[in-house]
This record gives sequence, structure tokens and C-alpha cells, in this order.
Amino acid sequence: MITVDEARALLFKLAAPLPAEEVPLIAAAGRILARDVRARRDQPPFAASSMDGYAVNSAEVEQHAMFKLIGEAAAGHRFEGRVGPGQAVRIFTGAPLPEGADFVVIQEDVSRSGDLITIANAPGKNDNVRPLGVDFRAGDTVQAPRRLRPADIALLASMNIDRVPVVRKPVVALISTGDELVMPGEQPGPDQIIASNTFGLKAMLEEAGAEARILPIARDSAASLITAFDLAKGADLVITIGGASVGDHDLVAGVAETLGMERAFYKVRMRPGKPLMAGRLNGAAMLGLPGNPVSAMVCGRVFVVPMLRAMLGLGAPAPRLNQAALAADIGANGPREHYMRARIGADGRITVEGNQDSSLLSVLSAATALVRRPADDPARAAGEVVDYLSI
Ligand SMILES: Nc1nc2c(c(=O)[nH]1)N[C@H]1C(S)=C(S)[C@@H](COP(=O)(O)OP(=O)(O)OC[C@H]3O[C@@H](n4cnc5c(N)ncnc54)[C@H](O)[C@@H]3O)O[C@H]1N2
Ligand code: MOO
Repeated sequence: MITVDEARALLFKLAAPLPAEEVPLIAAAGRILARDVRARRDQPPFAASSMDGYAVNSAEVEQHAMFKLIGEAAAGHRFEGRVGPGQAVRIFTGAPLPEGADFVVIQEDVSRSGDLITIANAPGKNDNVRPLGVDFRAGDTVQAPRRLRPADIALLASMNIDRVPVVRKPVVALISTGDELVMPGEQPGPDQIIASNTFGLKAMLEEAGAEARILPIARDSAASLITAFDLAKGADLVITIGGASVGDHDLVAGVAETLGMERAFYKVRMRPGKPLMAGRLNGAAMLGLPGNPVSAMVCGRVFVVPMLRAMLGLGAPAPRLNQAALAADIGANGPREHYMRARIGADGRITVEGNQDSSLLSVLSAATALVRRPADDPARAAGEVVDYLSI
């Protein structure tokens, strides 16, 4: 059986970067910028006042100095004239500084009587002027690749970029398999359960930047699976869930193979998630995830999210591991790399949950971390430092 790292390396070969598309700025949040974009203007496009006050020449600024007011400059409305010796212009935040002025005395430091002002308090050193282009100059770049955060969207707007080149979202088709499954909200029969994996994975993959489509549940028959694979055509990544193991009703590998899947690997030396399968089918990457809910979600975090990052042009690193000290002793690990549900306490120490059965979604939901135990890791005592993935 191959290791987790070997499996991820093979998966990255199936995950080619996707092309760019243009979207309106309003739809660009959370998307991956596909190429560098350049500011279309200087910001601010003129020297601007950063305060409400009076624009004067700095050479004349001293306590008790008097000035005659000759006009007003507001945001959006410049003063057209020139400020001469002994003159001042009433100015407001964001207004262009008039010609001849290079200093704004804030109004709190000024006493005014009609058209005359006096600098009443010693003005500070700050000129209260934002120089032309102090934020950015025309031609300055926002560099790709990066996930566009709200602050980036504001910056692009300010640069007057109304259409943004982003990487196309990977389209992922999610197929749950099994006669025992019904959709949430449906009335299950006595031997049935609710399909949960597709919904958990959809949420996880969309958070990572994909467009995930939940297909109808495939029943435990070759014909039903073939229909599901047909419906998945056009997706960049097809994910089946369940039916991956060795039981008589585990049909995914056999059906995928008759449809022409080129297999990259089957089974990984990990826990949970051992019966993971991967390959290429109808030009798309295909992953067969184990059906146990926690196994499917752990495979999502350890394999699918990194694949999506590669498809989005963000490179192909392994997920980032953090470190924390154990709050209690844990026993030796077996021969498979183990991803154990755990909780990080207020003191920063990490507690591994007692029951790690891969059906227990309640334990996964309560967990905030997956402790990664290497294969054959010996028993560890409280206080020893372990690696974990945030979830
Ligand atoms: N003899 C062996 N039996 C099993 C082995 C093995 O090596 N030898 N491996 C075990 C491991 S490990 C896993 S993981 C599971 C994986 O099995 P499958 O991928 O074939 O999954 P199913 O049998 O279809 O389902 C397992 C379990 O999960 C439930 N399930 C399936 N799909 C969903 C879904 N969409 N939402 C919620 N729950 C789902 C299903 O009802 C089963 O309870 O095999 C072990 N067996
Ligand atoms: O590998 Mo299974 O995924 O242990 O439950």
C-alpha cells in the first residue's frame, strides 16, 4: 500500500491548473486571481487633505499667525484659485489641496472670526496632506495567484478594475452510492440512513473554491452507477462516496474500470481512508472515497482540498501541519498513518478523542483538529508535541 504523501503526489498529477475567466468585480470575492492586474490610476489622484481644517502654505504656519479666507475646497469640489501669502482656504477631508497650499491646520487648532482665522494652538508637525499616489500609482500591480479577500476587492475597486481575471472554479460532481441512503428531509425506510457525506464534502469543497454538484444517489447496481457517471460528465473531478471496499456490494472500482478508468492507485496506508481509489475517467480526475462518513471527510481534508488548490493554480504543497502539546497520554499507533479527531483546549493543549470509529460524525463535529500520527508512532505521554491539521 502507498503512503499518504505518495498518494497526494499521484493526485497532483491528476489535478492540472484550470484556465482563467473574467468575472465582474462584484463576483470576485473568494476567487483566485489568475494573473497580475495593474492599477488604472493614481490613488489619490491629487494631493488631498486628510482632515477638516484650513489649507495654507507651511512656511507661514506658526502659533498666532493670521490668514484671510479666500474660498472652500470639499471632497469632489476643488478650489480653482491659488493660495497666496497670508491666505487660507477652508478645506474638508478628501478635498484636493489648492495650488500654493501644502499644509492643513485642523479646525480644532484655529479660531475664526468671519473671513479671518488665527492659529490658536501650536499646530503639530503633521501636514495632514495625503500626497498624490501615496496609496498606489497607475501601473502598480496586485499579484497573482492569490485568493481575493474583502480587502483585495476594495483595492481592485479603488484601482478602477471592474472585471477581474480569476481561475475558473473546479467543477466537482459528488456521487453517493448505496441502497441504504436517502436524502436529508426524505422519509428513510427501517434499514436506511441519511446521506451525509455529500453534504459535508460539498461544504468543504466550496469553502476551498470549487463548485460542487450533488448528483442523485447511485444505488448498489452497475446500471445505477453507470447512469451516475454519465450525469457527472463535464465535471473536472468526479467523486464517488462509498462502495470502495471489498464487500459484494462494493461496485465502484469494477464499474469505473469497465467505463475505462485509468487507475492511479487503490488503497492508502492511512486511517481512516484506507480504501481510497484514484484515476482518470472520461478526461476528468476521479476519486473513489470510502463511505464511512469520517473517512470521506478526512480524505476530503487530506487529499481533495490540496487537489483543488493545485487546480486553482495555488501550487501543490501538503496541507500545513501545526504543533501542540498533548493534554493526556495516547497509545502506540498501528502501521497506518492515523488522522485522529482531537480538540484544542483554551490552554493550547490538544486532547485526542477516545472513540475514533470512522462512523462517528458527532465526534468529528466536536473536534477542531486532526492529530497526525505517523505509521508505527510509539505511545506518547502528556506534554509531548504532536502534529495536527486544523479543521
Ligand atoms: N472485510 C473488510 N471490510 C472492510 C474493510 C476491509 O478492508 N475489509 N475496510 C473497511 C473500511 S476501512 C472502510 S472505510 C469501509 C469503506 O467501505 P466502502 O467505501 O465500501 O463504503 P460502504 O460500505 O458503502 O459504506 C461504509 C459505511 O458508510 C456509510 N455510508 C456510505 N455512504 C454514505 C453517505 N453518503 N453518507 C453517510 N453514510 C454513508 C454506509 O452506510 C456504511 O455504514 O469498509 C470497511 N470494511
Ligand atoms: O479506513 Mo476506514 O476509512 O478506517 O474507516
